Order: sequence, then C-alpha cells, then structure tokens
Amino acid sequence: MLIIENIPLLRREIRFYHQNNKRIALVPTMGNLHEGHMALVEEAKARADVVVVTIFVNPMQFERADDLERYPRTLQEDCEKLNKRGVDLVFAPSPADIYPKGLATQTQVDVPVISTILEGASRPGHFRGVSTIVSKLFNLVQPDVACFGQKDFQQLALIRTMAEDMGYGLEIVGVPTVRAKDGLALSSRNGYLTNDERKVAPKLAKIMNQLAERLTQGERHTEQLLEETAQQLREAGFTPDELFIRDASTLQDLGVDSTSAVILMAAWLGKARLIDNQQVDLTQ
Ligand SMILES: Nc1ncnc2c1ncn2[C@@H]1O[C@H](COP(=O)(O)OP(=O)(O)OP(=O)(O)O)[C@@H](O)[C@H]1O
Ligand SMILES: CC(C)(CO)[C@@H](O)C(=O)[O-]
Ligand code: BAL
Repeated sequence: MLIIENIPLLRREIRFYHQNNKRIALVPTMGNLHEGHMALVEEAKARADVVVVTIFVNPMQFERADDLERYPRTLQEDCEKLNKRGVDLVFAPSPADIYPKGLATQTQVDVPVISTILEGASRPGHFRGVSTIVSKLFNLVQPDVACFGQKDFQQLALIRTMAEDMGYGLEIVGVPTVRAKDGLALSSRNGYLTNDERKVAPKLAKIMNQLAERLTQGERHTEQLLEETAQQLREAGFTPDELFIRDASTLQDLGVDSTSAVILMAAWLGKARLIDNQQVDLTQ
C-alpha cells in the first residue's frame, strides 16, 4: 500500500492508474478509522480495481476551533488497518498541501439551500467546507466511483447534488450505517464518551427506532412526535440539538405526496455530539 502525502506524487500515481485503464474508487475520510469506514472500503473494493482512501482533517468544515483541535489523529494505526484491508493508496496531505494560500482566499464550492438547512443551520459554513474539500479530492483523484456513509445523510445528499450539478460524471455510492452490537452508530467522536456515557449512548438509536415505528404506524402529527422524542432524549440524559422529520428525497417538510421520510437526530452526551438518522417508508 502506498502512503502519499503530497499532490505531485498523488498525480503521478493517478496518471499511472489511468494509463493502465484501472477503475478508481475513492473513500474520503478524516481518519481515526473504525468498522464504519471499513464498510466503505469493502464497498469500494467491490466496485473498482484500485481503492484510494484519503485521510484529511479538513479545517474548512470545522466551525468550532476546539472541535478541530481535539479531533483524533491516528495516522499510523489507520494505515495499518487499511493495509490489512488491501487498500492500494492512502493520500494523507497536510492543510498546507491542500490550502497553500490559507483558508481566507481559497476558492470555495457551495451547494445552495442544502448547505444551509438542518445540520447546515446549526453548523454555519460546515457544508461549504465539505463540498469544497470533496470537490478538490474528486479533481485530484479523478475517481470513477466514490463511497460515503449514510450516517451523514445530509452530507451524502449534498455530495450527490454537487456531483450532478458540476458534471463530475462519477458514481456516488451511499453505504448503510455500521453500528455497535447495542445499536450505537460507529463514529470517531464516540471516543469522547466516558464509560458511563457510552452505556447511555445506544438509547439515541432506540428512541429513534420508536419514533420510526410510530411513523410507520401512520402517525403524522410531526410537531407532537418531535416534542415527545426530545423529552425522551432529555430523560435518557441527552441534550437534544437537532431533531427533524423530513421528506427523505427533498429534505423539506413532509407533504401529502411524500413516500419516504427521514428522521435526522443530533444530541449532546457529555462532550460528544452524536448524530443518527433513519429512513421510514410511508407507503405501507
Ligand atoms: N458508522 C458508520 N457507518 C458507515 N459509514 C460511516 C460510519 N461512520 C462514518 N462513516 C462514513 O465515513 C466517512 C468518513 O467519515 P468521518 O471520517 O467523519 O468518520 P466519523 O466516524 O463519521 O467521524 P465524525 O462523525 O466523528 O467526524 C463518511 O462518508 C461517513 O459518513
Ligand atoms: C467527506 C469528508 C471526509 C470530507 O472532509 C468528511 O466530511 C467526513 O469524514 O464525512
Ligand atoms: N462525518 C462528518 C464530518 C464532520 O462532522 O465534520
């Protein structure tokens, strides 16, 4: 497995893959890899000849300096895990490689509406940072296919929109959320939980499942459902941050013709902001 830290060497390798007619799959990450990331790697392997994983803690998408500073950086362990999975190339640049002029004058890519609603409203600038870095990675790696987790539901929708609007002509694959046995969605930020908080954390998914069940049973009074869910979260020890029931394809409010809903949740537990989501079929 090649580990490359600068752009000229990456370009050389990508040129080589193209000359040999290799189909390239890209898996963008911020490192501190867990089994969720490995599911993306396996999906990428199944869909291409060559798998490129990027590890870059992207400063442009962090709206809080303390979050950026404490984000776990574990490059050596990450590379060992990726090597065992048969990844071909890891691209792990520094911020100076990606943003040589700094952030203030860097060209940005923005996907209107979707970048400022829901999670975008509570994390201003976050999605502009995501679309900018992912756009840059698409240009550098020139993949045929790129894999993203459904755990970051709005991010996946944002990237699909950007790829289509900008004519990238690559396939965007959404991979189902990998969970711990007790139901907690795997996330690098779970590492911020204390042992006691870790025992409480799976209640987020449980409460979400109960809400999904009520929607499946035909309940549609969303305001009341959300209020009751927020109360359940508070009683379990969370501080709810975001709680939405939206149309899964438009991310707008449910309408009479909505066929699929998505529950989007973010809640604080101690120092960790946990997120989760679940799609619900409304046609049953
Ligand atoms: N549990 C999971 N199952 C499937 N995909 C996941 C999971 N966790 C993260 N991913 C995906 O891995 C990619 C990289 O995510 P990232 O490196 O931010 O990891 P993370 O664990 O989500 O960290 P955090 O949310 O704390 O930043 C994204 O496409 C993300 O959706
Ligand atoms: C897609 C991504 C790697 C861009 O920095 C990041 O937002 C993430 O890890 O989900
Ligand atoms: N996995 C989403 C990246 C972030 O929270 O910044």
